[in-house]
Amino acid sequence: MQVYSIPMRTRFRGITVRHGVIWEGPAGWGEFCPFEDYSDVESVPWLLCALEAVEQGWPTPVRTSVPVNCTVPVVSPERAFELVAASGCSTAKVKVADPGTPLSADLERVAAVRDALGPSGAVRVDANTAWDVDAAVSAIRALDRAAGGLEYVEQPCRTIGELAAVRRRVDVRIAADESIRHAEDPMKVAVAGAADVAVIKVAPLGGVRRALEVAEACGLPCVVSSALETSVGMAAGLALAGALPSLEFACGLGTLSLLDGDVTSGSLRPVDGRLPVPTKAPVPDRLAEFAADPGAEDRWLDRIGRVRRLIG
Ligand SMILES: O=C(O)CCC(=O)c1ccccc1C(=O)O
Ligand SMILES: [Mg+2]
Repeated sequence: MQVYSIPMRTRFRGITVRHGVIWEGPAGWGEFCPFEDYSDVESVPWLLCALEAVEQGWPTPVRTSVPVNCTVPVVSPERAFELVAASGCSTAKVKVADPGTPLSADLERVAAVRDALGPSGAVRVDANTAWDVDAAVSAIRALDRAAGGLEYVEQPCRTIGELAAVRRRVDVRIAADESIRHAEDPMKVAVAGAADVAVIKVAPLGGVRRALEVAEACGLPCVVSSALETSVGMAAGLALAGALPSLEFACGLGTLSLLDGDVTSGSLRPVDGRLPVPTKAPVPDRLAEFAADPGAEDRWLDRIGRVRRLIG
């Protein structure tokens, strides 16, 4: 087992360094990387996802590659243009409504992203629960205009009821993310009337098989997205995207470019906007370069022990 520590290129979700643990089992390599502020209970599905990868492996995929979006953090319009133009992706997801950032900056950023993609590209935005219903309605209308059309807006508000209220008042599709991954029972969340699209993430949902069940239960088209894993954890997300019976939208799995390095030399970075569906995780041959400080191992062993006891 080895702990890694990789700086982020741009601050994302308040994170400047990504930490996690990687180890190998009979079925291959797995990654456990719940965010630092996550409780032991909240980390249970993340451990189940890692255990699936190392002990069991993944179901047989139905496709060999998947389209991905380029993820645009809170950066200047010029930088956003460069990121999208260099990505090779025809879909971009733009972070908006970050605390302290005015709507005017978001409008300029989505306009720059549209310029970079051209008229045939797709622009989606993620507000990470930032708005109340009225703020969401007016922000979404303005962003839709500035972007020359939005594909969808991800989690504009916190609750399912608010998502439903926003959805009734705007023409843009609504995607549910936190409503699903933070749900007490993701199998039972009634997102169908509140959203048009479900964002599903393999680690917070407990692995490929559980996430496939959640996808089926929610009855919506799904977007498979990452939790900022290294290529080892990203392979599990790709296994999920590869195994979903239907895949209508580009996946949010293009996030390796947000990290300043990777644990494997065969990094899962998109080529021409697509990523391959692997049958197992790539071998992390560069773990030593990103080894965390010596004390980190004991802290992670402790955390894994506590989370494992919750699984029973
Ligand atoms: O969907 C993407 O393009 C990237 C993944 C992403 O945005 C994300 C990554 C880590 C934690 C939360 C989120 C999120 O979708 O809110
Ligand atoms: Mg999101």
